[in-house]
Parts: sequence; structure tokens; C-alpha cells
Amino acid sequence: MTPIFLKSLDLAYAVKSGKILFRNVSFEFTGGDIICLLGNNGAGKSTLLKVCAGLLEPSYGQVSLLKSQDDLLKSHKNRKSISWLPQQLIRPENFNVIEFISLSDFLNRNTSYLSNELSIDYDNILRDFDLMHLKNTELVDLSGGEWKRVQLARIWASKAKVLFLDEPESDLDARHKHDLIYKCKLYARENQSIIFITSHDLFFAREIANKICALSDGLWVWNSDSDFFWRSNIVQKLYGIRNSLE
Ligand SMILES: Nc1ncnc2c1ncn2[C@@H]1O[C@H](COP(=O)(O)OP(=O)(O)OP(=O)(O)O)[C@@H](O)[C@H]1O
Repeated sequence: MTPIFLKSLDLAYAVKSGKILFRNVSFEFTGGDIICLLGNNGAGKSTLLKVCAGLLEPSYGQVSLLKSQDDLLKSHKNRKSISWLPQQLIRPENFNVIEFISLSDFLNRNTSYLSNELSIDYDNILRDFDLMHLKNTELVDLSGGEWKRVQLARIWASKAKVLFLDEPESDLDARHKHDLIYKCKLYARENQSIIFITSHDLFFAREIANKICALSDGLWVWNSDSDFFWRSNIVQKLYGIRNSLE
């Protein structure tokens, strides 16, 4: 399988007012990596993920997706290479679950779910995300957690090489969070994909990621193997948690 690398060098992003949200972000991730980006509310995690996914242009520096150490893929914005889960997505009206999950395939192939011409085994994906019983349910009638699983199922159907998942575990109950950890590990390993996640759930982060990085006050303050991060006792400092007896 072709190895893949996601690299950034000195990435920075400033908003129109000139305020710098983050700077000096440099990293190199490889196929198979699951990275969890941590930081306080407003630290710039979603913005960094959007820059890495090519949805926002960096103000400085660059981010590239490479198919070998120095062989640049056509464009890291190549739709087939990247899939993106936003923190919040408004549910489209007049779509049911299977229509939403198979939409890209349907548009690409100008066919329908019932025509048996689709390249993806949607029933398998629906079963995987515990959605089979909701296959024909309108999106507006789903619970919050069911809607999140539908969005994740659509991303799994994309078979993209790099997944950017902004708080994918939010709204999920304990069992479905557990299932998601297993599915991400399997996806990253089997496809040699990179999965770049943000999360506020430290238990989830610890279970899912082999790499941890962090933003604080606009700075790229951490980037290491997960084990090293959890041994470092930096978590309290990162989140500014004070001992209540102090
Ligand atoms: N276009 C913009 N113009 C001005 N400020 C912005 C813009 N986009 C983001 N911000 C600000 O930048 C900061 C970082 O936002 P971002 O959504 O990246 O944070 P986050 O770390 O993902 O936060 P959370 O954990 O709360 O989701 C916030 O204070 C936000 O208000």
C-alpha cells in the first residue's frame, strides 16, 4: 500500500482583524497515525483542522499531503484524498439516512441506491454504524447521536486517505464511543490512513490516539507520541485546572 504523509511547516493563521489564532505549527504524520489535537475552547483547533483539510488558506507556511516522503499528491484538496467531519452540520431536509450516506456515490455515478450499481456496500456500513433500522428515516427525525453516526457512516463510505474529524465523539453514548474507537483504529490500520481528530474527551483521546498535539494561547505547545503525553502530567497545565484545595 502506498505510504502517505501529512506535513506542515511553520503554519500560521490570522483572522481579518489581524489576530493570530495559531503560529509555528509544524508536524509530520504518517499513514496509520491517529492524532488527537487538544486545547481549551477557542484555542484554534477547528481552524487548524480546516487549514489542514484545505478548507481555509493558511496566512503563513504550508501543509501538504505526500504519497512518499517528497512526492506531492496532485493537491491535498483532492476530494478523494480527504474527508471532513465538521463540529456541527445542519441536517438537510427531505433526505433520509441512506440517501444522505450514498449521496456522493449517487452524484458521481448518476445512478440510484436501488440500482445495484453503487460501488460501496452500504448495508455493511449501515450495520457497522448501527443504523440499519434507521435506513429510511428522515434526517430531521433522528436523535443527536444517531445523526452523528450517519455523518460518520458517510465519511467511512468515502474511503478517503485522510479523515479530519472535529469532535467526532460528541453526542455519542458510551457504547458508540467505544465502537468509534475500534472503527478508527481498524480504518487507520487497514487503509494506512491518517485520522486527525479534535476532542475535549480526555478518556476518548487517550484510548484512540497514538499521537497527541496541543494548542495553547496561539502556540503549538505539544506534539508527541501519546504515551509520552499521558506520562508528562501536562494535562492540568494545558487546561489551566487548579487544585480546588489550593
Ligand atoms: N473568521 C473568524 N474571525 C474572527 N475570529 C474567529 C474566526 N474564526 C475563528 N475565530 C475565533 O478564533 C478562535 C478559535 O476558534 P476555533 O473554532 O478554531 O476554536 P476551537 O479550539 O475549535 O474551540 P472549541 O473547543 O470551543 O470548539 C475563537 O476565539 C473564535 O471565536
